[in-house]
Amino acid sequence: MSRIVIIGGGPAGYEAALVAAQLDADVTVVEAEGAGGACVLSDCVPSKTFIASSDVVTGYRDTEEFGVHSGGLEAVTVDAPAVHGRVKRLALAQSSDIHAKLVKAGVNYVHGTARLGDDTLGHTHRVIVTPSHGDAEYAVDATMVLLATGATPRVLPSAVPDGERILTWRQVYDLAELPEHLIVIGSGVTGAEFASAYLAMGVAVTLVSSRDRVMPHEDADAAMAIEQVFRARGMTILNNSRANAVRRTGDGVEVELAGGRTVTGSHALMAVGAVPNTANLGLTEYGVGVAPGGYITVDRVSRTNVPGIYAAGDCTGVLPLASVAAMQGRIAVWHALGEAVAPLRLSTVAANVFTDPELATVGVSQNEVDAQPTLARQVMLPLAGNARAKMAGLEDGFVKLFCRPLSGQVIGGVVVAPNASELILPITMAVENHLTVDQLAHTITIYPSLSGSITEAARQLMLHDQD
Ligand SMILES: Cc1cc2nc3c(=O)[nH]c(=O)nc-3n(C[C@H](O)[C@H](O)[C@H](O)COP(=O)(O)OP(=O)(O)OC[C@H]3O[C@@H](n4cnc5c(N)ncnc54)[C@H](O)[C@@H]3O)c2cc1C
Ligand SMILES: NC(=O)c1ccc[n+]([C@@H]2O[C@H](COP(=O)([O-])OP(=O)(O)OC[C@H]3O[C@@H](n4cnc5c(N)ncnc54)[C@H](O)[C@@H]3O)[C@@H](O)[C@H]2O)c1
Repeated sequence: MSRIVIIGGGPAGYEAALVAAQLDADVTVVEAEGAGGACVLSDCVPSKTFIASSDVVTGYRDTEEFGVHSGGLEAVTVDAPAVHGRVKRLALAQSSDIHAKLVKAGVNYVHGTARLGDDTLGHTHRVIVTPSHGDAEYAVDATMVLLATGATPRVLPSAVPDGERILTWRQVYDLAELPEHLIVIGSGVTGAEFASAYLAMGVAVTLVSSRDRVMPHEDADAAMAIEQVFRARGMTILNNSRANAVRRTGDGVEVELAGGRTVTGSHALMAVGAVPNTANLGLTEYGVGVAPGGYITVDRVSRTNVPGIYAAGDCTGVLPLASVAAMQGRIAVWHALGEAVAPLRLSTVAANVFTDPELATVGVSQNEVDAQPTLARQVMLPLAGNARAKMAGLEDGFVKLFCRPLSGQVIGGVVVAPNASELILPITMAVENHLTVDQLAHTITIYPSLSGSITEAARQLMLHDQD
């Protein structure tokens, strides 16, 4: 029987463990914090639960326009401990569900830390396990080891989080009340999501962006549309502003920007990226290849350079999404156990930024098309023209579709809309299954619906074909 040890119980680790158990392997997961990993306990799940509360507040915006007298946003108060309590309860419940699922599947779950041992024994690998509850360290010899240890918020030496005023995204749920004025440092996806949620909850937000726009890695039209919404709702956005240092003042924080300018607020949220948890795994001693920045080097079936040692998820830096981590983990196990497996394909991965409105993307990007205009034809339809959007009072957002110039095959899309994370599915299915704009356009959508804009965009690209 194959013996598999998985270090880390986030989406990469636990999804891999479920596949291994299904294939009758003897599988152990060693996890330091709790089943589900950082994804469930401190990153993805808590942030989306927090955003769910901010969405409730958003429901009270502009009610007068609909003929509903609610008192508006001014009448809404947010009970921070109650919101945070819900966030933590939901994360723990999700973690406990995952733990139960693993145990039911026959996975040996160990609460503790693990690292590679210092010797290899022929065709097995030694893993040293240190249980959390003071039990003695012990060794397990495995035929396959999966490293799935995730990542940790990056700390700038001149802006060290103290958990009170200078915070990482993992510490915000311990605040007794909402910040009065939150300065968010870093306008990547994490920074933008928190800035959006706090703004919705009535917090004064300043977003410090080191680039010329928020979310520099996202579709520029989409990022600009969201930046405009942020500004219109009162967010202060400081573009081309790198934070050099963050200091505590008497009752707040002072952020020093490159160039010497300072900004003051009550709290600072550091959202300047993450570093992989790979320092204490014994990788160098074991000869496992690590790229600059500490990411474990893997191929498209999650193999490291050492046979039998695989890695998956954020510790590889391939694409830090829960969905990708899970697939990398499954692929690793399928490969190790000799199942037929297709290498990881990133070109059809859909991603979503949970701002208000949301921003979802799949397939080729505008940057790729701009660099190689023969790659695609495209159309961008503002939602403002959509009947359902008008009924719902939606003025911002759009649908963008890319297709191959001759065949009309759909190769990508962008949606900016309140539920873009749901609306992107038809485009993802089209990209994944090589559907054409004709096929999309011939699909009858619900009337009225936002998804009608997707088929409408496809129809416009179809008409172009007849020119
Ligand atoms: C604020 C935020 C919001 C996000 N939102 C989304 C989202 O909406 N959608 C999405 O797809 N992705 C989202 N992500 C990304 C997503 O959280 C990660 O891609 C995902 O968590 C990666 O999973 P993983 O299994 O690689 O690692 P993790 O979830 O980080 O789990 C790794 C686990 O390994 C443990 N560990 C580390 N070292 C050891 C050791 N030596 N021994 C034992 N255990 C160890 C850690 O404690 C951790 O629990 C978000 C990220 C952040 C920061
Ligand atoms: N909804 C989601 O799926 C979701 C949500 C959050 C994160 N994630 C994943 O996590 C990844 C990382 O996102 P992230 O936003 O945490 O990190 P990031 O590295 O993408 O963004 C950090 C930003 O901070 C900026 N920065 C760094 N130092 C700075 C300084 N001193 N002053 C001002 N700005 C500074 C960087 O230029 C960068 O734009 C994403 O690519 C995504 O894959 C996904």
